[in-house]
Amino acid sequence: MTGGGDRAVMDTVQQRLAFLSTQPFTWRSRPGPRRRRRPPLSASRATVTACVLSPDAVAERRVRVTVCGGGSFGSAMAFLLGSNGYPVTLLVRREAVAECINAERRNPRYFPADGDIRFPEAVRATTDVAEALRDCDLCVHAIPVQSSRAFFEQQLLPHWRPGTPILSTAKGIEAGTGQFLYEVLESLQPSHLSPLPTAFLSGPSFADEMLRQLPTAAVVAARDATLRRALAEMLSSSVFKVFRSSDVVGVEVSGAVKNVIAVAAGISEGLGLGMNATAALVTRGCSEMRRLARRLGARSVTLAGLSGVGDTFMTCFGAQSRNRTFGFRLGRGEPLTHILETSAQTAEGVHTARALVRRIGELYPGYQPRRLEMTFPVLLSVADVLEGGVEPRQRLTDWMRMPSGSEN
Ligand SMILES: NC(=O)c1ccc[n+]([C@@H]2O[C@H](COP(=O)([O-])OP(=O)(O)OC[C@H]3O[C@@H](n4cnc5c(N)ncnc54)[C@H](O)[C@@H]3O)[C@@H](O)[C@H]2O)c1
Ligand SMILES: O=P(O)(O)OC[C@H](O)CO
Repeated sequence: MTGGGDRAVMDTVQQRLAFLSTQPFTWRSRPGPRRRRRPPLSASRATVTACVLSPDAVAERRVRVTVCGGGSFGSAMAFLLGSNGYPVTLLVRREAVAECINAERRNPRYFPADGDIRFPEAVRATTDVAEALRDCDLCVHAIPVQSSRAFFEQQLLPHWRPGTPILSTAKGIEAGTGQFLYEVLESLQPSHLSPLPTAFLSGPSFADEMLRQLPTAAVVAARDATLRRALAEMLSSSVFKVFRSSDVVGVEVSGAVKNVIAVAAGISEGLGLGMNATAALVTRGCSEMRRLARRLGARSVTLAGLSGVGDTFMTCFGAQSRNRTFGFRLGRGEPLTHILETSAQTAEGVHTARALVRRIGELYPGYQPRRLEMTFPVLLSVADVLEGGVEPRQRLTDWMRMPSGSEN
């Protein structure tokens, strides 16, 4: 900027900034047409309970946390909450893993062998579910979706103290019922006890990067405002930024569906179709995610947020994603059974893709199969490929030939 006019503009800007910096900041909502907010469909059915995590207990680090599931994300959650000063019990399945965590302060399977990452002293491990849940004030659930119902029914609920909040981190749909995890939890509401206070954590958060304390942002969703505020405070740190949301449906549906889109992205890359094709599939996959989630009552803003496009971008383009890697191997021509046999960790998108077929069918009862295929081409194609009925390249060719109308 060298001209006199530009300098005058700069002076005005500087004066304005100087003026603003002397003014106290107050938020005023702009007058405008009143918007009617549509509540998530199932919100009306949900029972909101008082939060038992008191601000004092949170601030004084007196909340005793039990993390259920000693896999990669359970370990990352125990590490995060332990580093934030909360006493954490990590429930694992194998005695040898518990012993190693207690003796060496590392999870032998999920911590890099050559690294110096160690659990803080506040974390201890056990295989005894009764012991793990005895004095628990907050239960963090980090067990894959397909094992969750059995875990809740057979292990957690018999030892659960009424009122103890459950923070779920699992992302997917239960294959047998077509239910998202928030619906599984709703269906388990124990009638003889007080209702389960539930919350859900989602967003672009590779466990490995959290263990290495790389900056991460996520969203915690709960219908109870006090609960989500308490959880956000407990989880927040200088490397973990937590946003809050009341849109449980949006956070849960997007967290599950993004895994299926990541399988599609992996297939595209495995086939060597190039970035144009992959970006197109991911973008259209996001449209389908939005369509489905809105149908279930989610808010669009959630789908554009961390649990929606944020996690979708990371999982579709991050090389370490298990869902993307699964798709990549499929695209390279490896047989499905071989990939399943040799995958050590959970790729939730595989079961979720199949469960989505059923769920989409239920949500659009009047639609003929062809119309459904036109409405959800990416999501249904992944399921078709996983069922083995169609070659991935053929499916893409079919999609390219489909009529394309307005972009929505
Ligand atoms: N890994 C990540 O980066 C990440 C990030 C965010 C969310 N998640 C979600 O967290 C969930 C767990 O994923 P993960 O990455 O930890 O998977 P993982 O495969 O690394 O570990 C799963 C763990 O669950 C345990 N488990 C399975 N069934 C069990 C049962 N019935 N009882 C007790 N323990 C059982 C296994 O022993 C294993 O330790 C998934 O839904 C995933 O989508 C993962
Ligand atoms: O490795 P993935 O594909 O299971 O993705 C992990 C997390 O969901 C990313 O937020």
